[in-house]
Amino acid sequence: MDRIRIRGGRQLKGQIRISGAKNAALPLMVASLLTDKPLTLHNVPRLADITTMMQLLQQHGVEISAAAGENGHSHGTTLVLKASKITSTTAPYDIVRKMRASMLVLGVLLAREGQAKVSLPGGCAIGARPVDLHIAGLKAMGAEIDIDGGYMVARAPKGLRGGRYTFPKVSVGATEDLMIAAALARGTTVLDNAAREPEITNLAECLSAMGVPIGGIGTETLTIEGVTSFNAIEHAVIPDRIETGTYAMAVAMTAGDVELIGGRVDLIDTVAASLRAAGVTLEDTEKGMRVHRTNGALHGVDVMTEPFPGFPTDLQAQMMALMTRAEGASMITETIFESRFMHVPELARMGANVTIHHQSALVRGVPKLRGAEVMATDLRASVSLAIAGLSAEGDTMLHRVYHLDRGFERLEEKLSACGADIERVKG
Ligand SMILES: CC(=O)N[C@H]1[C@@H](OP(=O)(O)OP(=O)(O)OC[C@H]2O[C@@H](n3ccc(=O)[nH]c3=O)[C@H](O)[C@@H]2O)O[C@H](CO)[C@@H](O)[C@@H]1O
Ligand SMILES: C=C(OP(=O)(O)O)C(=O)O
Repeated sequence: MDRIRIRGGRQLKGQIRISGAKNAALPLMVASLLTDKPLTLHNVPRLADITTMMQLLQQHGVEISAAAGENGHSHGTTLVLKASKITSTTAPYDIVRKMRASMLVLGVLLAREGQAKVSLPGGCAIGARPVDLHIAGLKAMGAEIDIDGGYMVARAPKGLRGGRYTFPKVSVGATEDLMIAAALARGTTVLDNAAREPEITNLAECLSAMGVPIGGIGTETLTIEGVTSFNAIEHAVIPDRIETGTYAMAVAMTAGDVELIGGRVDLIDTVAASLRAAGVTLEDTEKGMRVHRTNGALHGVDVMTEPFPGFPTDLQAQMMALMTRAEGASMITETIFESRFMHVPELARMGANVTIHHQSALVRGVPKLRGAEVMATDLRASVSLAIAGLSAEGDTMLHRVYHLDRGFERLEEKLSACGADIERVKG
């Protein structure tokens, strides 16, 4: 298993290109299952999760061709996905267990083929992560769904019909699942208390370009009219706001000065406000945004994770790493996932002072961290340990970096180009 070694103490200086958003690219790829028309996606990041989604879609019958390199839209990969014929309506355990977003095929397979059998998902172990909202929403659209042998077995012999569903809790994945399914359902679907994350808007704009009338984009009520034919379109994946926030925190941690090319402050407004309160400067540039903390100490700030536009849970671990070096205390409250503090004992191995009280972690800043052997437990936790390692004295060895590879494209390359002493140890 690969590891990453970081020797801390170097300031980050230079430029980092922000990749396309993993969490936007995955549902966009699933939307290709709606039609036999090709869907061309630009700015797709090169990540393990994208490869997993390609494998899943290919076994459903989607033909995928990839063209690497720069093009008019972006610097990521361009994927052309064409689902001329669905060859299987089963999403097997071996693929779905690796990545939760795989279960997004449930609604669209059901809408297109009238049946689907999808393994209960895996993904990051950050909480119980039930699937009840996906199931209840699809049932409101006429589906019959049973759980059998670890699979969701779904039928809609007459196809799905439009319906009204009010999410009792905001769910990004369930909103995406129902939006894509609704595009092929008979009639109009209204989704209330829908998620408003930028990745949802990116998906809505793609569906709309494919010919699906969608109202309320960017609001908590989405109205989707089902259609029977779609346009072949090209669509660009938005820049990754989680990667943007992560590098902003890494720069702040090392008192560095970096331009995040393609990064958008408007996608991380709440995070930017917290970082500014902590003493970090963020400003728009022509090519993206600049982050620097050239003078002054970091101040402790309190954050609470919430659905968009609140502070994202996917940046909570990184913010905690940053706060371990702040002056004063910081209260970090996690409201989305009940087990998302697994980085705390690992940060403690590096000398961090963090006490957990139920949903909140009290971080008391320390004057220095010391490098240590640490274990990545999930995707965002793993990168928080890398951020801590960048400012620690001595060497940090990060184990289980396959978690990190799910969501951060060429992390070592991007950081070392800005002066970090970081390398991958193959093994
Ligand atoms: C691939 C992807 O985009 N993953 C993101 C997505 O995950 P994901 O879509 O899985 O997260 P959700 O927004 O669905 O989860 C939010 C909350 O709703 C709960 N829930 C969800 C579905 C359901 O049927 N029942 C239920 O109770 C979850 O356990 C959690 O407590 O949004 C999360 C919240 O921003 C992010 O951390 C993940 O990075
Ligand atoms: C939690 C994440 O991914 P997943 O939903 O696939 O577990 C993530 O992207 O941070």
